[in-house]
Amino acid sequence: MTVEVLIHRLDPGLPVPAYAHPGDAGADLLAAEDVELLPGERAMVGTGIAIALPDGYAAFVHPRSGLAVKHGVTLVNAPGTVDAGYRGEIKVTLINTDTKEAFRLRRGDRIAQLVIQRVERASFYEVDRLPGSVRGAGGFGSTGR
Ligand SMILES: O=c1ccn([C@H]2C[C@H](O)[C@@H](COP(=O)(O)OP(=O)(O)OP(=O)(O)O)O2)c(=O)[nH]1
Ligand SMILES: [Mg+2]
Repeated sequence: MTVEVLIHRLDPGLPVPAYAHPGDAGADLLAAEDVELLPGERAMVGTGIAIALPDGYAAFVHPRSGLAVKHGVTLVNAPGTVDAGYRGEIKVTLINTDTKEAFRLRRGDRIAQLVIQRVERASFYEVDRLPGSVRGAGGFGSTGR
């Protein structure tokens, strides 16, 4: 099942995002600029694209596991949420968690991946007391390690 997403290239010198393999959930997002991330540094990196999603969908910017494992480079806000009504440039909030090595990325490098998903919107009904549950208020490690 595919959903049609309108895409506008703010930077026509870069290809549109693509799925690397059939069945991939994420289409790779490219860096529109050269950036050097010093150890511990973060940066908001442009992708050169803007999209229009149908109502009822959102796009989520996820890290690439290869960058995370090999270089300690991930997203500050993983996953980033792109709202259906957002028409600006999709940006990627990279952070270099490595304590020693700088990370250099070049324009055109694949820096993150965009996952398109259906999303529900809720109607919030305020009540004085919530229905009971087995978990109750236990969380944050309440089940042990
Ligand atoms: O990784 C991201 C996260 C967000 N956005 C864009 C699309 C999204 O629709 C908009 C707002 O994102 P969000 O709601 O997460 O940020 P906010 O801090 O709540 O800003 P706002 O007050 O504009 O909603 O920023 C990106 O391009 N990349
Ligand atoms: Mg917001």
